[in-house]
Amino acid sequence: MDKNTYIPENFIEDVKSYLPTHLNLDDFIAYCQKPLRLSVRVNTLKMSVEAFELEAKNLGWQITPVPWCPEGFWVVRSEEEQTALPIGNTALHLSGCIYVQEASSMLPPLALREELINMDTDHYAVLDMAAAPGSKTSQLSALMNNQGLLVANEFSSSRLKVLAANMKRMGIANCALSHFDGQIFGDYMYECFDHIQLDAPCSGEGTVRKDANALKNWSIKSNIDIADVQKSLIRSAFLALKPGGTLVYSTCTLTPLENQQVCKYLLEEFNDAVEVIPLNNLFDNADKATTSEGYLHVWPQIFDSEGFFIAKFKKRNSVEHHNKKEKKGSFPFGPFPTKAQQAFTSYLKKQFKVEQLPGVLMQRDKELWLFPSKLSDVQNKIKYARLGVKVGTIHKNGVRLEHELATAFGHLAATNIHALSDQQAADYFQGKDVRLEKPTNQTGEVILTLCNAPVGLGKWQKTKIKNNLPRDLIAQGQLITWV
Ligand SMILES: C[S@@+](CC[C@H](N)C(=O)[O-])C[C@H]1O[C@@H](n2cnc3c(N)ncnc32)[C@H](O)[C@@H]1O
Repeated sequence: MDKNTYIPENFIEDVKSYLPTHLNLDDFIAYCQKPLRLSVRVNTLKMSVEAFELEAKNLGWQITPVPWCPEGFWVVRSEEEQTALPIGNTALHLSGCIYVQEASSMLPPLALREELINMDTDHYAVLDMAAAPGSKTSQLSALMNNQGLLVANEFSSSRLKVLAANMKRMGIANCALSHFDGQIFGDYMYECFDHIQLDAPCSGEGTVRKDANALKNWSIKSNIDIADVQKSLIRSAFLALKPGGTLVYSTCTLTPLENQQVCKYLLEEFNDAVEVIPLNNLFDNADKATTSEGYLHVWPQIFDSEGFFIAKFKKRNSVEHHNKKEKKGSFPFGPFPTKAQQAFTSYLKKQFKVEQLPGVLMQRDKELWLFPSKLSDVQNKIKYARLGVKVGTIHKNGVRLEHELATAFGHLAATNIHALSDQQAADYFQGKDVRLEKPTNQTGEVILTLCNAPVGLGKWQKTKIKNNLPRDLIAQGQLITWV
């Protein structure tokens, strides 16, 4: 029990006023003080669930499936192992095969699972309106099998950088990052998206188990202020949703002010155009956390997790909106000339036996980018902070490949691949060259893999592989972020 967890009296008084009658306050307080179980989600873009189970067994990790998420596991590691190698420095994490993600935080994308895995992925666009650090963005991308278009928006500049780094590590190629107050989407991208996730900024009352100070500045006044922001975000999200599309609203807080009341606002604002999709059958036992309206109100003591709230809505029909806006300024990318494109494609074929990259190659000055093909529908609507994957830099003699080409598309390669040993991987992530056991005659670029997943690019030299890891990723092990 963590005796340092701060739970203010006035918060407890408030909880008493809305705690469902079948739950009791003492359990709630006890669970708030109990440390959280470590959970991870397997990134199926890089590793299958079966391969993870095998690897975890080899590592001596005790894993327990998260009942609501086929890719989620609670993990117990020995104390010595945890001290010697924090999970963020393990090969599974560095290779992007796993994301450390709280089990209840896997629920919002799960509420879109059926829609995402059953749709024709080349023809849909999804918005993640408040995305950083990206646990749910990467979960959505994996459900979309890295296809279609996923716009991931984040308002905070520093968090946007972490989001971008996490997307690179996870090998995500179908994403466009934007950097706006989410309130603009309804005006600039009116009825553009098939599905929207709004994992809203909130007061974080459900997060005390991982952050003992989460309730330090708690007040009803701040709940009310945040609820105002949430209302304008949910309104914007509903406007940006196509008729027939689905919206998932979630928070990691407990107060009805930021949850049920925000949903009530949406229902009142758009009346018959909104339909609540009940979540009581989302997984076995979901009914234990379902409210009378059909939302999931996950109290920490129900599933021994963080507190969370999830609601799902369908947009039945188009709604009127008189404040549509158009972006000023041009799209700063142009086509990659056919001849250069042919040379680039034949290099990839010769060096890696990669026939074709999925997407559209576009150029901006000397940079070569691969955009999701679906992007063309929305590319002029807003300015993007980052689009698709930077695959290379154009030089007079051709294209120098970028690290991200390897992390996002390295799995397509059939030759010039080198599997890193643990020691080589440790060297590689510290920015050192990779020493080879025997001299090699191979030349040119090589894809480096760890846990069978591509992690970067190097260049063959006689006795080593020259390290091409970008400088900003050298301390990547420290990027571990809980959500
Ligand atoms: C709950 S966190 C998102 C967590 C993220 N979905 C994940 O699973 O990794 C909410 C995010 O919203 C961002 N945010 C705050 N105000 C915003 C706004 N007006 N528009 C968009 N994002 C905002 C915060 O910076 C924060 O990163």
